[in-house]
Amino acid sequence: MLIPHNAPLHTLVLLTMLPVTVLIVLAALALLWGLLKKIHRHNFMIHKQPPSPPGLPIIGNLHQLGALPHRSLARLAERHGPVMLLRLGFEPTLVLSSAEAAKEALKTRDVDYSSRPLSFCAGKLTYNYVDVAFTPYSEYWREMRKICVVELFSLKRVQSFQAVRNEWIDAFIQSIAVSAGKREAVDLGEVGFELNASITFETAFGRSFKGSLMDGKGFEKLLHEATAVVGSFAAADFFPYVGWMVDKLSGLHSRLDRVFERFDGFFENVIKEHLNSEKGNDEHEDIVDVLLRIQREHVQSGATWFTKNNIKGILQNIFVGGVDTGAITMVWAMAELVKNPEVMKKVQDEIRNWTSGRERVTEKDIDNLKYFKMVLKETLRLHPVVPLLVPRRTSAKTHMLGYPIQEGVRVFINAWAIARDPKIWDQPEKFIPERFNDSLVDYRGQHFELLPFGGGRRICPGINMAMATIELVLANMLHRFDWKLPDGMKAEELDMEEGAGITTFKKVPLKLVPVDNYYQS
Ligand code: HEM
Repeated sequence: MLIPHNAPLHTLVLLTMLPVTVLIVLAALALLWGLLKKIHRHNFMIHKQPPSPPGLPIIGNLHQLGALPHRSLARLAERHGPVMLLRLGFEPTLVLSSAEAAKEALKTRDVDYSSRPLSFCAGKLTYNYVDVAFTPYSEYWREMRKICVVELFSLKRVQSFQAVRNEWIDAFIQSIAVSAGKREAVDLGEVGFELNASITFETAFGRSFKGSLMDGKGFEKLLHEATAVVGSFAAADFFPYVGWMVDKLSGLHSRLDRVFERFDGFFENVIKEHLNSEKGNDEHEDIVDVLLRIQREHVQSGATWFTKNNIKGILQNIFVGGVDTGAITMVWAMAELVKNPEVMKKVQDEIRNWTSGRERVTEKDIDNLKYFKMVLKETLRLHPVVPLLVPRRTSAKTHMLGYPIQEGVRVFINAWAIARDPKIWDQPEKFIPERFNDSLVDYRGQHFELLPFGGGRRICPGINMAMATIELVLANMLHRFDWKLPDGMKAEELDMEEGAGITTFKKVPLKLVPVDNYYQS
């Protein structure tokens, strides 16, 4: 700057100080800006909603769910982030798609996220929520959950059914040996379903129900119909007052009534039969025996809340939650192994070396089969059967990664998206069991990047029951047989598409030709 030589002294002083003054003013402004920003961010986070993909009038984001909601929601999350607030009809719905968000819902704020939304179809099938899986979070749920954990699905109870598993799996392996003899392909979804249903029938109802009116294809159809109605997006759940009319016109009411009546008639018979037949002391307690004993104990202690409907509600949960899920997991494991022959060879070598010439794999063997366990983890990572878990509902005003969340919001935890998150998993789309080598990550709800059974206080209580069957049957299938694709089909041609619904079942049935390794060697 040019200063005139005759300028007064104070002007000179002012002008020389100008840069300092400017600096001070700038610093003060910067400070003020920072402060304002902080206050603004604070207010913003208090009132700010999570990002919401734009929706349509009335239906909101419902149309964006598509046939495979876990995939559509994962794509939306790529654009809008791991915490999204959608509107499904009139229902605000929070979608969580990162391990960090899942941890906040299932650990840090577990209580706030542990309720379930009411659902028209689930309500009807569970005798108005007197079950355990669909009932809202309450003292009642805690009591029912205790019964599940302590009595029905405890490790001791799972072990007590070991003979049942052995017997059915032996028969299953024999029937596959017959197909191997004829060199004919086996539909693994079909036989896997029959096996899981048979084991569940016997553990739940006892032997007397083999050959009952539920035996055979009738039961499979009924169960698939029950899963379909429970998983359907009933209009009544998203459009209060008018939705029920849409459901009535669409035929959902009559479908639901039919499913309910068939199951109810069946459960009535089972309970009556159990009440009429005295069991000897050395006879094995099945699940219905245990539930009837608990009911008697409750009555003796003066409690009246545990009624026949509670028993039917729990049985309903076991069938809808426990039969298809096991069969679907088996199919995906075999599909991935056939698609990845080097993994198939490695896991078969491990099993065959360990059993060294023995005819079958036992439950005791399984813990020693490290690579086999990794294969199962990798299967459950790529193919979590219930990809959005069972929907949750917030039971109080709460938070999610800094966003305030209202009470009564439906919550989907996208376990499928988290298990394929490239920020967590290297080459997430590939089937690489070795990724679990030297890793502590497992699927029991402590590691939020792998949640096929959910987590927190509503984690699946049937994990041990489910895995005992899945592990034993798969280990024996891999031990005894080699598996080939039919008609010269190549591994790359295997269709891995998922079918539409709440479970991620394989759309195209998996048909493989077994080659009997036992009689070859
Ligand atoms: C591969 C097999 C299975 C898978 C992948 C699976 C998965 C799940 C998932 C994701 C949930 C929701 C958890 C959450 O909200 O965090 C759940 C809940 C449940 N599962 Fe399973 N499940 C399987 C087998 C079974 C079996 C065999 C049974 C019973 C015999 C069973 C009984 C239940 C019950 C009762 C609930 C509700 C728990 C509650 O709300 O407190 N599941 N399961």
